[in-house]
This record gives sequence, structure tokens and C-alpha cells, in this order.
Amino acid sequence: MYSKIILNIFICSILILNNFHHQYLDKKENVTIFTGKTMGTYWQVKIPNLKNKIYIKTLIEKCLYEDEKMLSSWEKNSLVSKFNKLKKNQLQIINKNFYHIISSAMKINKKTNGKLDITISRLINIWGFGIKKKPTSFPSSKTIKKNLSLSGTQHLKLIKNFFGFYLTKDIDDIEINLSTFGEGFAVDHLSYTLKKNGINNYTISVGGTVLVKLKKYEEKPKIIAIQKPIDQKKSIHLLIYLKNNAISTAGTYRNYYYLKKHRISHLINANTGRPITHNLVSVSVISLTALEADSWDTGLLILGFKKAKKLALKEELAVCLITKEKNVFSTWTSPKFQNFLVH
Ligand SMILES: Cc1cc2nc3c(=O)[nH]c(=O)nc-3n(C[C@H](O)[C@H](O)[C@H](O)COP(=O)(O)OP(=O)(O)OC[C@H]3O[C@@H](n4cnc5c(N)ncnc54)[C@H](O)[C@@H]3O)c2cc1C
Repeated sequence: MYSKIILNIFICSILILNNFHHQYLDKKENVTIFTGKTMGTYWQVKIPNLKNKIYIKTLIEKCLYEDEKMLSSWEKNSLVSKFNKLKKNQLQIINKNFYHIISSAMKINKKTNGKLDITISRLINIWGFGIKKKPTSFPSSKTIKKNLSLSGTQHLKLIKNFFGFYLTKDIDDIEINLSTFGEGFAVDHLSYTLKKNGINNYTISVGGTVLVKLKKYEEKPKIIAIQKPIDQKKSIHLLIYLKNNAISTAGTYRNYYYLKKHRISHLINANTGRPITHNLVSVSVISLTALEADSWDTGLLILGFKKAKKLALKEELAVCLITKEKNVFSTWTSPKFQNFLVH
């Protein structure tokens, strides 16, 4: 089946563009493609029949610059870094967008029984996936326990009142890391900005998150390929249609390292403070907004196959789970995800 589709696509003289976890399969058209680096990854925006190219490119770069300044753990003066330096009970003034991201994070934290947790920044650093170098020996149980005790969303408080939006904490040393939400937020921000400027037809991707927006009268959705969860080369695992939706994919197959022959994943189980080791290797979520898709994918991946499947069904999410056992991949798709599959 796939070979037929791929052959058709090939005959149509297809432009294949890659991002972190997906490929876009489009017919050649008068499309402007902007690309660049942001948030330690790559972004791309494709807009057909664009006139004011320089203005729009500047606008896109400004948005991404602002998002990075707000969300980065690597920027000393970002909103995240400023909050991390606060003492307990001090109020950090935040904006509406930041409030929205933290609210999303809190929601997924509850739904995943605390496994996705933006307050495990210290543990992310200890395992070498934040601002610190990768460790050369295993962090001790004592270190992990101590840093687990300095985490937990119950220590954060979001405040929204007549005067504005605020974030505060009830212990000094709690730190947040919003790396898993940055890409989704940036994609929605770009989409909002393009729409505000009268552009209603575009594909945006930042890292593993893609959003497709088509004009209402356009019938044909875009075909997006989810890549096989392997790190050596890019190949197609399955194809989906996307039209006014976003897809986000989280995977364990690219961002890892070996420590004394143990594979260390960049995803930390916030209940144990240790990297995940189970066989769920890729989770894709389709949703109306990129932030929602990006919020769910990592949370579900950390949960592991059984719990992720149960939660996806309970929440009626459009989800594709890929597990790997002895180099054999198995794919499960939720009923809602099946509506997007290219057959
Ligand atoms: C604004 C911003 C700026 C960045 N700047 C840099 C940079 O300058 N240099 C650099 O190397 N990287 C940077 N990054 C991070 C880098 O690009 C990350 O690899 C990326 O954000 C993670 O996205 P992902 O799609 O790979 O993985 P996702 O699955 O979306 O997220 C995984 C990341 O979430 C965090 N995480 C792990 N476990 C949990 C958990 N249980 N709960 C919550 N979070 C968890 C970890 O940081 C992990 O890498 C930046 C990220 C953002 C958002």
C-alpha cells in the first residue's frame, strides 16, 4: 500500500523536506520556504504565493526570538531563568502566554500522575539534558532523592487577578524547565501571527511539531510522514493527512547517550527521577493546537505503552504509539488517529 502511495507521490515530482520526526510530501508549487535554528533545534515555515517575503521573515524571526527569550533554560535572563532564581513566596510577573503554558503543563502533570513534571529541572540537568554536561558516572541514589524532594508542581502557584498573571513557589530551590513545551508553543505563536497578517495557508514546524493551515476552499490536505523510530537514517513509518491540525512526535531514538553501557534517555520519569527504559519508543499526537499535541506526546511517552494507551482512550486523543521489541516495531493507533491515516 505504502509503496503505491510513495510511487504516486514520486511521479508527481515531490519536494521532500525533513524535520526532526516528520517529512512533508508536497507537490512542487510556488512556495516560499523559510528555515532556521531556534531552541536548540530547527524550524521551517512554508507559505505558498507569498508577496511580502522580507516582512514576514522578520516577523517569524521576531516571534521565535521572543519565545526563546521567554522559555529557555539556557538564556540567563529568560523568564524561566528569572523565576528559577526567585526566593520562595516572591511573585514573578508573567504574561498571558506563559500562564497558558504553565496551565497546560499542570494539566498534563495531573493526567499522567505526576510523571511529566516541569519542576524536575534539577534532575534534567543532573542527567545531562539541560544546562549541565552529561555525567561520567551514575548520579547516586542520595542525589536523585534529594533533587526529587526539590520538585513537585504542588510547590508552584499560578495567580491570575485583576492586576495580571503571576507565578510563585513555596520552596526556594524549585526550578522549572519548559523544554518539552517550547516547540508546540512556538508553532502556535507563529500560526497566530501569520493569521493576524492575513496569511491563511501555511505549514509550520519547530523540532518535532508540525501545524498545517489551509484555506477553507482548499480540499486537499497535506500528507505528512511519521518517520521510523530509528536514529541511523530517515525512512517513512506511516503517512497521515493533516488539514488545520497539528501533530507532535516525541521519541527516545535520537536524544540519548550511553553511560557505562546503559542507554540514557532524555526523558526522566518524574516519580523516580531516573531516565525511562521501557519499550515505547515513539508517540505522535494530533490535535487542534500544537501546544496541546506537544504537551501530550512526551507525557504519554514517559508513561509507557499500557498506561499511555489507556489514557489516550480515556481522553479520546488522536495518538499513535510505536513500541520496539528486539528490533521489531509494533504500532497502535487510537480510533481518533485512524481518521488521519493515509490508506
Ligand atoms: C526555549 C528553548 C530553548 C532551548 N535552547 C537550547 C539550547 O540553547 N541548547 C540546547 O542544547 N538545547 C536547547 N533547548 C532544548 C532542546 O532543543 C530540547 O532538546 C527540546 O526542547 C526537547 O524537545 P524534544 O522534541 O527533543 O523532546 P520532548 O519530548 O518534547 O521533550 C523532552 C525534554 O523535556 C525535558 N523532560 C524530560 N523528562 C521530563 C519530564 N518528566 N517532565 C518534564 N520535562 C521533561 C527534557 O529537557 C527533555 O530533553 C531549548 C528548548 C527550548 C524550549
